[in-house]
Amino acid sequence: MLDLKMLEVLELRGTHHWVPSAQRLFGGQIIGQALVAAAKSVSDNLYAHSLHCYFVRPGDPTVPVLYQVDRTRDGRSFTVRSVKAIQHGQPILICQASFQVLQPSPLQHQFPMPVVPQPEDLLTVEELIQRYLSQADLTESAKQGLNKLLANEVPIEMKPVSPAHFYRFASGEPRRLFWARARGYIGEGNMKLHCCVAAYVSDYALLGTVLLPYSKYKARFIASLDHAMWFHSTFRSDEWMLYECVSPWAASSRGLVEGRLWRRDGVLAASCSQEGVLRVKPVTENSKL
Ligand SMILES: CC(C)(COP(=O)(O)OP(=O)(O)OC[C@H]1O[C@@H](n2cnc3c(N)ncnc32)[C@H](O)[C@@H]1OP(=O)(O)O)[C@@H](O)C(=O)NCCC(=O)NCCSC(=O)CCC(=O)O
Repeated sequence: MLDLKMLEVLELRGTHHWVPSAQRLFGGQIIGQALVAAAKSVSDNLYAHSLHCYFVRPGDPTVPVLYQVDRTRDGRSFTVRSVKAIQHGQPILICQASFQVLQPSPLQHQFPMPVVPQPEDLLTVEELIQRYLSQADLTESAKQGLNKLLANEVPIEMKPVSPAHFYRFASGEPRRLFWARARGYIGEGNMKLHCCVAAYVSDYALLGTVLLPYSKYKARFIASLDHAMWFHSTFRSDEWMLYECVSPWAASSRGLVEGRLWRRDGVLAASCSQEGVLRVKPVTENSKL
């Protein structure tokens, strides 16, 4: 999915392999591909350290996305690229990404990683859904919802730390924790690619954190408006990382979310922030989903 076709020196084309049920392109895919496009135009000794994006139009799953890269600045330490993702002649995402030469420093600190069960002690999303499906008292619409989730072949493996909370069976604090890794093997050595995959993963289930205190409401319209991300250390996106998502604020049909991706040895790998639009309606039926 992140293997873009080079059309010209600064023009690349991306295609889609997984489209969410909302039938608009997954934001994480567009961010990940935009970062791939930017990264291809910088030298090998530069590492992505941040990106800032606006989603300005919904992505159309029926056509590919064209990525146009502008070499905004090449500096001694920092290099900036601007990327426009285009469909039907109009931008769907605008993104700035910045890269840095590795520079050691005595200034080093980070928050401690939350204490949670290890991935080996938790069930995957698929195992959880199978378990819920085997419950006798499920309504027909709950069954349909679960089967739809099961058929949803997301290229990310996930293990929720608190499944009832993850699936919004009850209201709770706006905080979601799950282990995540890319499906398949990527291997060591390509840090640029691991950052692009982490950018993809970072948009998954992030904005839904806003809804966690409101189990009496369901989303009528939900879309991310912007996304910023900072990369802090080396990591493997095909190995389990803990994704901690927190929403400190919601009002005016918008919600703010902050995400932290932790390596399982406790090192903070990446952070992100996103604002999204969320329009809701009351849950009317007795379904748990
Ligand atoms: C956010 C928007 C829609 C901009 O909002 P606007 O309201 O300005 O756009 P619009 O085209 O005028 O309206 C869009 C739809 O919202 C309705 N609408 C607008 N204002 C409204 C209001 N105040 N109350 C009720 N409905 C309203 C319109 O009628 C229209 O519905 P109708 O369509 O029925 O006519 C746009 O910038 C956009 O689509 N950006 C891309 C967002 C995106 O694709 N993000 C990444 C994927 S989201 C993602 O990946 C998150 C993953 C996750 O789900 O967690």
